[in-house]
Amino acid sequence: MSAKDHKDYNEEENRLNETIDYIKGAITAAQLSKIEHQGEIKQAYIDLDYLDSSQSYASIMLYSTMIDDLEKNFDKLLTAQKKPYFARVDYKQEGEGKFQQFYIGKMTLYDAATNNQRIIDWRSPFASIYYDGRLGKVSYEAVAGTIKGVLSLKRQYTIENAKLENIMDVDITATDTFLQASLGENKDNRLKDIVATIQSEQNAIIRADINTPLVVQGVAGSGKTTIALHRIAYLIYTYEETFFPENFMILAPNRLFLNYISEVLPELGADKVIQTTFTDFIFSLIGNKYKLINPDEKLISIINQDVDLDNNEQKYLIETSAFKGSIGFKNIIDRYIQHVEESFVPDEDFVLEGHIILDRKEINNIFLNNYNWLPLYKRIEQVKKHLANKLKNDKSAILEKIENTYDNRIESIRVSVPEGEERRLKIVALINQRDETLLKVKKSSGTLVKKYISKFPQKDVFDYYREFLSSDFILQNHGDTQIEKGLMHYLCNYTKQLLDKKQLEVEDLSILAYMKYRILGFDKEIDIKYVVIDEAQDFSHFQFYVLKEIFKTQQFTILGDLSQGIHSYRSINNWDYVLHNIFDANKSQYLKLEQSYRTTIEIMDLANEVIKKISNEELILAKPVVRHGEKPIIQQFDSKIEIIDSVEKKVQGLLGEGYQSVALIGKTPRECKEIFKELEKRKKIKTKLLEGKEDQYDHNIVVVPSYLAKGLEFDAVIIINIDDCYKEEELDLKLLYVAMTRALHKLYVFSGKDKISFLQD
Ligand SMILES: Nc1ncnc2c1ncn2[C@@H]1O[C@H](COP(=O)(O)OP(=O)(O)OP(=O)(O)O)[C@@H](O)[C@H]1O
Repeated sequence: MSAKDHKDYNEEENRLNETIDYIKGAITAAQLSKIEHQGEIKQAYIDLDYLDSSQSYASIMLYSTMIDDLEKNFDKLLTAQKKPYFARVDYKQEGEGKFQQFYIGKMTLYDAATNNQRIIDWRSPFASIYYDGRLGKVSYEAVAGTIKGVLSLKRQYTIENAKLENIMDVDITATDTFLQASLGENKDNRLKDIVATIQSEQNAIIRADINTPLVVQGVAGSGKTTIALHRIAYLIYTYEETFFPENFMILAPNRLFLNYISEVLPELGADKVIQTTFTDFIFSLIGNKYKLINPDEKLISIINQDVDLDNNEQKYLIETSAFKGSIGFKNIIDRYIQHVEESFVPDEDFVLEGHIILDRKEINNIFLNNYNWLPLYKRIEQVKKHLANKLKNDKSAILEKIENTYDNRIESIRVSVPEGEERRLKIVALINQRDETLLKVKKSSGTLVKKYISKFPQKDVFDYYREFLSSDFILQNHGDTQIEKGLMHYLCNYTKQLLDKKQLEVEDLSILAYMKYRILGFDKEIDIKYVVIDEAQDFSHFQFYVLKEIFKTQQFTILGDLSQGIHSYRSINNWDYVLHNIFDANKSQYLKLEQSYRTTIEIMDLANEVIKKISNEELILAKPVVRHGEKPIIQQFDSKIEIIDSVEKKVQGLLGEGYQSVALIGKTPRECKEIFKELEKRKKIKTKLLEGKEDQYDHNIVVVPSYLAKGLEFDAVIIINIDDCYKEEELDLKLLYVAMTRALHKLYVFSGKDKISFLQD
């Protein structure tokens, strides 16, 4: 149905045009006002009186702030003139006479003449009734408490380039045709905002209490990434008095993924949020002296089955990763740091020419007790102040004491030695000696503190890590953790060998960040107050812990899907420990998203069959929204040539049908390289091979290994399996699940004979 067929089309079109005219007027006014304010800033600079500049300076600041505000709203107005709103609700508050119309968009816009809101921001408390409410009685939470009312109309619009394309009324049965239409669209290689179609269960996450750590287990395609970004936009809007956008950090798995989500935050007006990866963030803290070895290397060798888990040494390789990411390991580090702390103060008193100013015990006491909340190195500065003060206080007394001692000695010579040359010489010698001693004391007191402080350790965090790994300490202090000695030996030697080559693996990053935080402290203050972690199933306990410590906050939103936990050899297997042991168990909140929006019923059904083969109660099956599509096509071929021929034909067909993005997903990088090379040679379709090092991707057809496709989505997916079989084992099943759930509309599995035999069932 086109918009024109709707009974209220004329009324709605008029309202739209009126709003657009109003926005255009506001844009012109903003432009004029900017010119005017710029003139005023210029004048203020001319008037700047350097002797009494406070007045002009205040003017400059005032007009600059105004320009900032104008610019902030100006961009929003420019966007809004093409699409001012996306929905309308007709609502009557309990006790009020008549229904009023409210239009919901991406900004708040007041009508200057009536002082009514022409557009209401989707993040406002009121807008919740659009997302949560059905026709009839509704309520929403406002600052003043729960507000009740009645909703008589919920209407959605498609507006493209200021033209009203479609109007849809959501009826009581609430079959959301608007959502269906949005999910049915073809997508390029960027994630989009969903402000118009946020679902109630998603709205609950977006608006969840800011103060509680929130863990969201969401099935593949349930909108976790999208919601994470919308939540940040919501928090920035709601808490603009308390937080700057720069106080928010979103941690994504890799730079490619950051590029994939890069358009959403600016669309939501939250572009200043810090967007980074765990790896990049930690390197910004510990410096770039060491290089990270490819974080996927171990996973690849496990996938490739290069690792023989019956072989003790190779088993240790995997167990090392798991242990390094555990709180048990952190506890051993804590004991090591305690040992460093206890022997940190130099093993000598603070002495001025034989006079003890502070003995070591006292200094140690100050170091251990007065400043125990500071990292060890940051305490040195404080100890230094204590030494300098005490020295300043004691110095004159020492000088006086020296003078007195000599005066007494001189006096006793005067009394005991008869007057004459001998007495004179003795006294002169003593006076010289006294003056020399006084001079020496004065001189050495000038450098005494510096000298003492220079005896404190001066190492970097890598020195400490190496020392920790070399200490008998690590082998003897397992404490509560029951770890085999053999594994500990392996872990230490393996890590030391990496350090010798100036290399680190991703598991080392939490350890180094933690040691730096506890021992050396950071160079600059970190002002992150809210953290959002996406793809959090790949994090270890230690990673969560270290972030919580460094940021000194419990304000986290953690989103992930255990079914996609392909790094589970080094990361979490359930959320319980995170909820109860890493964060405050009484505060933390756990929410589930079971509805999947990305893919069709047919594709999701098949993917669910795959994940069901893993016996783990924690794995939740996805419920696809009602959107049907073609059944996935599973085909086996006799040769590689046949597979590649079919891939080429299929991709050409898909592009011809108007699909914009296609992923050719191989199991391993090795397989992907082979597919890519073959396709390159034939030159029929242009593809891009994704290897994990890219900062961005802008190709529509990509060849990508299964583990790297995580988080991304494509109109169509062709899973290609030439070499490495998918076995009916947990990791392979998860990889296959990830690959399958990347498809929005179409899924094909092209494999050699008996490569993924269990799919035939
Ligand atoms: N309420 C919604 N309205 C419209 N589209 C939605 C909605 N929720 C999610 N989607 C769409 O579903 C797709 C999947 O979303 P997203 O990538 O955020 O999910 P995810 O849970 O992070 O997935 P995965 O874990 O599989 O990577 C995206 O195309 C997103 O736009």
